[in-house]
Amino acid sequence: MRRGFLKNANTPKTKNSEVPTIQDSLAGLKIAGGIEIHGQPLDLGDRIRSDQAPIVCTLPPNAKPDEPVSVCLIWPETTELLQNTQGFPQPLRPQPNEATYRVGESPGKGMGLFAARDLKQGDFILSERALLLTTLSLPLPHSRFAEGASQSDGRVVVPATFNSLDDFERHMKTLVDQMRPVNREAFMSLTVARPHTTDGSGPIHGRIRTNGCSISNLRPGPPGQWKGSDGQYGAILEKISRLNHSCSPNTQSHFDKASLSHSLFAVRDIAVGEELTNNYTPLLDSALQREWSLKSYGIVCRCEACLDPRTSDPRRRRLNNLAPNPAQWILDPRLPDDLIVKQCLEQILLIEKEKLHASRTLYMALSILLIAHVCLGDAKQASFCAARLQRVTWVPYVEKVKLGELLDPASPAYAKRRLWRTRIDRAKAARLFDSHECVVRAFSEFIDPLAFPLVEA
Ligand SMILES: C[S@@+](CC[C@H](N)C(=O)[O-])C[C@H]1O[C@@H](n2cnc3c(N)ncnc32)[C@H](O)[C@@H]1O
Repeated sequence: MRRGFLKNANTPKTKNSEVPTIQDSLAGLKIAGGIEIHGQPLDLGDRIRSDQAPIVCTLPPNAKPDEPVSVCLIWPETTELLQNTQGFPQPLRPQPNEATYRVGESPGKGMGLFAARDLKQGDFILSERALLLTTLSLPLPHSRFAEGASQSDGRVVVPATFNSLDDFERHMKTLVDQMRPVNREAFMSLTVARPHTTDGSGPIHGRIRTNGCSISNLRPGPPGQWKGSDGQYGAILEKISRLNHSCSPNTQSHFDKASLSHSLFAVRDIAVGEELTNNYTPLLDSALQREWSLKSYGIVCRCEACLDPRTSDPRRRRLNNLAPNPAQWILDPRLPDDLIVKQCLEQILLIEKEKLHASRTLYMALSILLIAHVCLGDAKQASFCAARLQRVTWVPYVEKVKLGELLDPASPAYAKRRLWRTRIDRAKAARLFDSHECVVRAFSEFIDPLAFPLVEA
């Protein structure tokens, strides 16, 4: 999970003229699966047509009184997206039988979460629905909002004429008022940290800024319709929002649309008592870039990587630059046979050294390493990769690829995969693959197609 929205007073900044319209094509869309979502359009006066305004609703629809719910502010297109999500609304994933975490004080960081027992890489820690799930952009009355704010010494300076923070606070209060009393109490007991106590944010908006986790897979409408942070969503959660930041985090969460919930996983082995952490900044950024973005949370990070950037920065840079291209390698016999294996092993080594298991690079490196061993006809090494990939439970793609049958190196499943021995059997490669795209399509036997853009040339 990455934080990093509503960091400063520059957001939200949707202008009236930029407010997206509901596409005509969506107007008569049928609900394929789930239950219909009902809600009240947010009252934004004459800023937007009421059928285009974001909707205030409690989700999932038809929740039982004892079922966790989220108060939401979502664009109409997101309503369609959810209703058309297979399985929506699915129940919350049951919590682990044995306690996995406890809330406690973390010296110098306020409250935090700690491991209540030894956790293994891939262990499921908890799942929860957000107390509040909200769009991060609203059509605002003053289109010059963004230009009006400026920053000095990392502190947001808000001009006297600037009234949009009040506006956002007022609308967010509408949502908080709709929470169940127990959820409202949990929300209001979350921390508001500097600089959100001093930048003009109200008590609700301040809590959203300090505790919000961005959600990337709810963006409504076709790609490109929404720019920058417009169309992005944020979630404020009772437990996951208590996670403090580390540049080498030991947990990762993902948001599942069907159950409308976040699930948290251990990305490496964690000893009982160790603090659970996640990242608020991109992990492969330099220490200087991370220092800058963490300022917006009032954080001066003292992790190993920040204290020793001369060792850490080159490793993270190398990890970012190493981009194994298995499709090109399969097609070009002039490239060394061990090229991809070497590159992936180097990535994995750097990940171990920097403790960057939460980075998606681990998933990509293991998947590409598996593909390379299959292409080389090495089922033994491929089966080790499949076993390691199975523990990368925090990447939702992993569930979608059939790895189980690859755990046994003697499995006949290997010979059935199109890529089997294609690096050494050139005649087979020539017969099956006449283009880069054709090879990439065959990767779907090992990597979810949604991850493909990362491995294309
Ligand atoms: C989402 S809250 C995390 C939970 C919070 N510590 C609490 O008491 O509820 C984010 C805030 O926690 C503090 N924090 C998080 N990570 C930190 C770190 N690595 N070092 C210092 N403070 C940190 C900062 O005040 C930050 O704005």
